[in-house]
Amino acid sequence: MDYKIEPFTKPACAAIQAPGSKSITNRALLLAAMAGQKIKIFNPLVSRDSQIMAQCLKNLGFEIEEGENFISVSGSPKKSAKLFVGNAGTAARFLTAFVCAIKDGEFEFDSDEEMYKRPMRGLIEALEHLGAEFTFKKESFSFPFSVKTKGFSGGEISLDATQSSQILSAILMSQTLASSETSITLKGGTVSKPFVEMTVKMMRQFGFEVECPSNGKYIVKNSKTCKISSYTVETDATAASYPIALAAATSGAVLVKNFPREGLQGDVGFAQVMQKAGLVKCRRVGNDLLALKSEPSAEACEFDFNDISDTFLTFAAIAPLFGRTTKITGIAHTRKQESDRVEAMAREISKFAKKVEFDEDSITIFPYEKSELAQKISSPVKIETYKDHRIAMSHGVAGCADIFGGGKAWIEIRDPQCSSKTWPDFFKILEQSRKDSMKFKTVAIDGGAAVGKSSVSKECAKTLNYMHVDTGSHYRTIAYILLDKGIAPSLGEDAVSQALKGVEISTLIFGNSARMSVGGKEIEDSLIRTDKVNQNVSLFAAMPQVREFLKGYQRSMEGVAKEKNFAGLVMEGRDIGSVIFPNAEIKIFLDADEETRRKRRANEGISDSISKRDALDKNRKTAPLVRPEGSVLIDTSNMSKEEVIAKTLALIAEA
Ligand SMILES: Nc1ncnc2c1ncn2[C@@H]1O[C@H](COP(=O)(O)OP(=O)(O)OP(=O)(O)O)[C@@H](O)[C@H]1O
Ligand SMILES: Nc1ccn([C@@H]2O[C@H](COP(=O)(O)O)[C@@H](O)[C@H]2O)c(=O)n1
Repeated sequence: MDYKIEPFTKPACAAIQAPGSKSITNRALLLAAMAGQKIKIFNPLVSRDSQIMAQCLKNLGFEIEEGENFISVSGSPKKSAKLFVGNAGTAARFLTAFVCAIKDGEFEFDSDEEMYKRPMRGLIEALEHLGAEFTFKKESFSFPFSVKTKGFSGGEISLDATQSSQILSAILMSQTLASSETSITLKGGTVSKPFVEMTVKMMRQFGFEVECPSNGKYIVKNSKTCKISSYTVETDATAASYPIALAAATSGAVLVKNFPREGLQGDVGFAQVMQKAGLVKCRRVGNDLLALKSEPSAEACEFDFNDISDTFLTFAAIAPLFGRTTKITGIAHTRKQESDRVEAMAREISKFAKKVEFDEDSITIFPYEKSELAQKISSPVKIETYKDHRIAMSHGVAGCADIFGGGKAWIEIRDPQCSSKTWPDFFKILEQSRKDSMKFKTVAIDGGAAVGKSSVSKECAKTLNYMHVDTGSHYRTIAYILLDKGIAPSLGEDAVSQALKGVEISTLIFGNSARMSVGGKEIEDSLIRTDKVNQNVSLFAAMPQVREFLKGYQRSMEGVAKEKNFAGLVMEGRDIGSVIFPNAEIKIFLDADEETRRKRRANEGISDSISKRDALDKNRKTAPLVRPEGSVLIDTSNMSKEEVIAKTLALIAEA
């Protein structure tokens, strides 16, 4: 079945939870099987690869219990079993090594045809050296095969893991079961080192002893005891590359929920590469990562993806969208993964790039000029996926860019179900994010003077293409007009009421900001931010006649934003969440201590009666300054502007 990707006609504004890590889930399942006691694994990835692993463990005689967001493993292995590993590299390598630790066993292995071609030789040679006897049914050192096993007694191994780091990971974990210490020396290094580091760290988390005394040397102790009874799997950092890239492809903001911290998964480094490439800005917001659009330079870029090679496909697939040459190196080993990824990506990307070149270890993408992309490609571009989940998902993200305008679909993914290897509902989530981003949201931002309302509102509006309305400027404009007419607040409400009758207001749009004009003319900032206005504005703003005069106008701004095709509305003031839009999708109340606010104003060289204005605003009878019901309070006293903006954008993305 082919799947048409619906482009985002508005900047992405969504929160996405990527699934648990495949690599961590399958390591945790194996380590749990080695633990000798029941281990409960929380937040596992439920996908074809992890189900293959779990099924193999069941076939081996382990008890596997699957519940809401957990899998538990208990029991011990039988001496014979038939195991089918599909095209799951981790199951293939880890289980082949694991069964060899069982004394006097006999096991039969088969796999998908794709696995027949994937590298196993280095692993099998090492296992033969340790006493296992393999019989190959087709090609030597390849699936399918049977193996007679004798257990491990430790000693020295010289290991060739040059073609896959999983070979080293498999040996490391399995040697925990040897009757004495095993010393492993690598012949010629390995690829994707962060995955080996992940294995070592996870073995230690389980309480198994492993040492790395020097480069290319490992010592695994015979660890009899496992220290834990439960384990929580982190969000998959490789899968998180897709939502990060989505922010770049759609020029929007995507909140990646529970983004892992640096530690187990090397692929968290993708976020930094995307930042260096100028494609996104990334901000930590608590446990989450906010990826924001950025302006990439037009200069060609080159990045070495050796350490984060699973994410090179994400980077490559979106490269044609940015009009500059992109070279990716360090990816030779990915030619023997789920597909020949270098060649496959070159073939597919060339369908929407001017030219794509590749060699053994690299791919270079020469895009069309941004302005000519839509005319140059013949739509729809049909993407073959070679049963490779990452080819499907990376092109899915590229297809979210609205290159034709008006949401015309231009990428069709063949066999999208292959994404189930690591993210079963990926395309459903992508479509849900598009729908979420289409939702018109009204954001109410309230707070006292100089808490940062304008700085935050303007930046959020710019990032999301929302319309920004500063209602403080409305009150200032009215104050200026009245003062200009010689009406001081002391003249009383009737005089003000009378004077307002002749005031005609309308709206002018400048970029993302809607400005209130009087008699069709803009009243400049320099006129409404004077000392005189500062001293009088809150006195006028306390009058019910003035508030009533502006209420209907301010409420009409939602309609204006929709009519002008903005993706949403950010309105700032003192009563937006409490009076103007009490049902706003997002209500935020900004606060900061008085000293901080006074300093901020002083830095601007402005003298402002902050505390006097705040007191008048809080104590007036009509629409006083209050924290609106249901609003999120952000105390900005010790936060940078960027942090407050990121927190606010995260709240909008999640609403
Ligand atoms: N988190 C922050 N950290 C440091 N400075 C900030 C922060 N937020 C805003 N500022 C600075 O404080 C000053 C006041 O901010 P801003 O004008 O956004 O406040 P405001 O709430 O809109 O004020 P007012 O209601 O009086 O118009 C500006 O100079 C701004 O750059
Ligand atoms: N919704 C609002 C917005 C503003 N005011 C009054 O206007 C004054 C100036 O606002 P700034 O945001 O430019 O500082 C403010 O002190 C309030 O008196 C209001 O009442 N309601």
